Amino acid sequence: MERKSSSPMAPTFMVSAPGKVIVFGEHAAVYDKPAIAAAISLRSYLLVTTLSKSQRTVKLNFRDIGLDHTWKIDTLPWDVFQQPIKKKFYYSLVDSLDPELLEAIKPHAEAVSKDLPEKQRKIHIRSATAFLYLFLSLSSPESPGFIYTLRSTIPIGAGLGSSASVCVCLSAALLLQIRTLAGPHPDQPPEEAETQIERINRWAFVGELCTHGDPSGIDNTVSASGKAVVYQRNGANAPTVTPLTKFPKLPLLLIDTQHARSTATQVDKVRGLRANHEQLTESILNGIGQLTASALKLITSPGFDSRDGISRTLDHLGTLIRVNHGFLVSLGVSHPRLERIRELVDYTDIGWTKLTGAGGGGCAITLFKPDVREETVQELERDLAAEGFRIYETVLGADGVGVLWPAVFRTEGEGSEEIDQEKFENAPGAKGIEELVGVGVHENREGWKFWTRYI
Ligand SMILES: Nc1ncnc2c1ncn2[C@@H]1O[C@H](COP(=O)(O)OP(=O)(O)O)[C@@H](O)[C@H]1O
Ligand SMILES: C[C@@](O)(CCOP(=O)(O)O)CC(=O)O
Repeated sequence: MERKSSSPMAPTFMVSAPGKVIVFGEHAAVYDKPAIAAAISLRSYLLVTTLSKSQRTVKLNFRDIGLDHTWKIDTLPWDVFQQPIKKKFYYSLVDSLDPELLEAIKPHAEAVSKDLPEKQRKIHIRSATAFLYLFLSLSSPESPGFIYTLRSTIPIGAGLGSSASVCVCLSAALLLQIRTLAGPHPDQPPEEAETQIERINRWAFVGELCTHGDPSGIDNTVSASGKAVVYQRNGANAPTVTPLTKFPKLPLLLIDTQHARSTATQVDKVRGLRANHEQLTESILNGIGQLTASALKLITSPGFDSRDGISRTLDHLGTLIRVNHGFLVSLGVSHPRLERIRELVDYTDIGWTKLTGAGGGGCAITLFKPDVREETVQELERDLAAEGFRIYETVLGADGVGVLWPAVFRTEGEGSEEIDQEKFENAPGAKGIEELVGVGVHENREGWKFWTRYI
């Protein structure tokens, strides 16, 4: 078993980072209006095992996509990455990919999954490229061997930021391995936590550049920071992404239509509407901009994240969610399956619902009203499941990137339990992963620590 060959000098550890939903402002965001995205409690988990000195290999074991590949460390193109004019450091701010470095990685990334159909292989190559770019930038030719095992509870390609959460995990793990991150711990000065989150976020963005080509930066920022962020494009200039550090944890129902959608198609739809009905479309986009600004005012008001603050303002927030959905319907980006979800939820009166992300399929979110009856929720979940929808009970405003070092749980009265690699690899589905290593699932489990933004 691989675990047995791990180095006693470097304990096995785990990092985790959340997915996200857009809470307000999608589509209007394309026209420079603000949008708010929040972290959810669906997460990726990356287990890092250090091998003994004699094993000079690095293995990527991405279970959810069936990628399992091992590279010999000594055969990787270190010389290209280590040229003085190319060499990047953990503190470097990298905001674009270097074509020469990409070219050097290419044959190594393309060595993966040779026997698989082209479509699946492309996904593997993208993940391998992101990993190799980060590994070669942050690690060194003297690096010991490692196994990186990844499992995620975030559905892939559903607009929930799965790729960003994977990149945040990789970035945090590599920065931890070269000992450039301290903490996280409760007494960490806010400026230090801020610097470290930003460092993780910046390198995660580099991974996103490899996976996506032209990422906005919103997904990796919200995944690294947790809570929520405001995102605003600014014409030809770089967009601004500002963390909202006071976003409370709110219970949320996330419902996946399981109907594939294309962001580009939905964005084009709105562009078409705007070309044919400019004033009308502008007024809808302005309406979305206004409601997002109103939500922002609420979220940043003093005491919003206190229990009192939430109960005072939840109704206001919920109303804005409902209105935002109405605007998105007017823009033509809903879908009969999304409308069916809204209809089923509205009949139960358990909360406020909107589509999230590009629309045309994908997911809807329902923010729960206070004091909803558990039986009503269960009945609704049964009805939704019977119609082929996939349901996730999750939390909005979840923690950002976190670490479990070493990968051992100390449970009160029950001693400690090392996370077994085989058990992690084979944990059945999202529920199995969460029961084994889940953040916030077993509240009495000590160990997980999160970098938290206070400023
Ligand atoms: N659980 C995972 N394991 C490995 N790679 C993943 C995982 N989730 C996402 N990815 C990577 O991210 C890509 C999905 O990105 P994308 O289609 O933009 O979806 P999303 O909107 O969920 O980020 C995948 O093709 C894969 O390369
Ligand atoms: C529709 C849009 O506003 C959000 C798209 O969200 P997603 O790809 O579904 O996560 C597009 C954008 O802002 O780039």
